[in-house]
Amino acid sequence: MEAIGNLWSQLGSIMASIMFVYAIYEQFFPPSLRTYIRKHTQTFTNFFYPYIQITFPEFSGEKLRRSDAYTCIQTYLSENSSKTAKRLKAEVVKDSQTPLVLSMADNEEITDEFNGVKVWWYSNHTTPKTQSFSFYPASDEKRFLTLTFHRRHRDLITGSYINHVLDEGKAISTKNRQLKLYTNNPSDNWYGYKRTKWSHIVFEHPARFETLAMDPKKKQEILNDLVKFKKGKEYYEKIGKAWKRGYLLYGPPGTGKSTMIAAMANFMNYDVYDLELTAVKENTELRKLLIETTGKSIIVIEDIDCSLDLTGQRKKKKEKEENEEDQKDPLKKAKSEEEKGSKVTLSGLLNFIDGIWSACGGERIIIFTTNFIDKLDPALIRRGRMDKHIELSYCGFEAFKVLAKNYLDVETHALFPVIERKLLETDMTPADVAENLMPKSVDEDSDTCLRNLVKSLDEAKEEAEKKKKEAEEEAKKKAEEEAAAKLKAEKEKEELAKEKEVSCNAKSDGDGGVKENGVLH
Ligand SMILES: Nc1ncnc2c1ncn2[C@@H]1O[C@H](COP(=O)(O)OP(=O)(O)OP(=O)(O)O)[C@@H](O)[C@H]1O
Ligand SMILES: [Mg+2]
Repeated sequence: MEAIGNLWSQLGSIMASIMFVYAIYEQFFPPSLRTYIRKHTQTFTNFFYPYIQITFPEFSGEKLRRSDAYTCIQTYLSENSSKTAKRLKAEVVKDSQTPLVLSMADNEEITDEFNGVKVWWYSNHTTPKTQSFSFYPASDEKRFLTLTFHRRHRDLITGSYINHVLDEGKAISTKNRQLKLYTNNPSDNWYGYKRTKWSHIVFEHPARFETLAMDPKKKQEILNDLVKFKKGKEYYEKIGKAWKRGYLLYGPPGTGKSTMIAAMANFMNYDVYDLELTAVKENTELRKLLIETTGKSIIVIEDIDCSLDLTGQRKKKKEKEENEEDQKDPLKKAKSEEEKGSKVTLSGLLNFIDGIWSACGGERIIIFTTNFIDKLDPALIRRGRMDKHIELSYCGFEAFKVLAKNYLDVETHALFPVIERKLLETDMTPADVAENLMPKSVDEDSDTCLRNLVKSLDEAKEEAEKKKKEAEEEAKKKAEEEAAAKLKAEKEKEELAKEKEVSCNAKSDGDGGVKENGVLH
């Protein structure tokens, strides 16, 4: 006990001596001399101190923007520090899936290892000396992170480790961020206070590839394609192509085109830009909109055939003739003027897809959807522009099994073979199958739902047969009418020919008379 008392008193006197010496040093040494001494002390310590320190300030640059490197490192360390650090700081972060993010508190140190080399990260802040006393934290507090490592690992740390930390940090924040769904504002709203070209909401669509009903082989092929694209940065650089990929989704309504886009966004962790072409007035606006999109995103143009007349040159001539006629009718003229609101052209859209500036930023997927692939201009959907054409079609048995698992949690059932046969005979969209499989009341179990589906399939088949019959009858009637009309026309032609012959004969008889007369005369 006495020994500890002695130790404390010794420590006290040492501290007092240090303070005394420091006070004398501050008082009697001029600033220039102090700087000189500090510089040489630094050189001296550097000689014996084998560690290097790198500092990453929170704010940097002329405009004091929050440094991206600081944010990335902080995110990287958050993953590690929340396991090893003892004092943590909790922050609510906007646009993150986990709203509460833990990072290491000020003056906390953690160690990290890279290729067997140990490094230390230290979080710190400096507070500028102010004369006034305040209860509130100083607003111009400067935070920074310091990385310390042995000088013999200098190349490894500066060459690889820091890049590794930045990449990892970026990947973690991408993984944790909340996806956004952007829609373009009409250009009249682009100017003025806080008006922007795109408005966004949080994208929270539950669609996943696992729940998407389609042929498993086709699904796997799409997944492989997406994974290859995601990891393709170097590959695209190597082949000299912009890092983007175009998909054309086509098929009848209710076959899952929009659902697939949502599943793709969730799988890739990309934002979605839903581009409404009818709200874009001209090509330059389209370009501006594209430039504002960010990387890691899917740009979608739904129902491309309806958005604009994109059939291009081939229809232009016919259109011109029609327009000339329309100009004569004042009502039609007004309507066509109104329709002229959007002047985005096919060539503008093609530039949007593969013009040189479409490459800015990279890592973008462009998706067009349509119900009628035949209506589109081949130039628009040729490979290279739309790299992959994906057909979403009527529900097959494999797709049905996915829906049955999703909606009813049923993997096998006595009705499955019946449904398999009926699906082959009838065209039913996955949307209709899904609707039948969804229990409509608490009393409905999987048996009832599957029976409902069988009934609907029968009805759909009957309906299709009825329609087919009607169409056949219609065609038959039309053919008969055509045949009758043809017969009538032929008869009329024959009669006309006969009449002509008769009149010719009569004429020749008449002529003979004249001749006769002539001869007689
Ligand atoms: N392949 C599918 N897998 C799972 N659910 C599907 C599938 N197809 C359709 N559905 C269901 O049907 C609904 C409508 O589908 P979706 O909107 O994706 O169709 P679409 O092909 O985009 O139709 P449209 O051409 O009319 O835009 C979805 O909400 C979804 O629940
Ligand atoms: Mg759709």
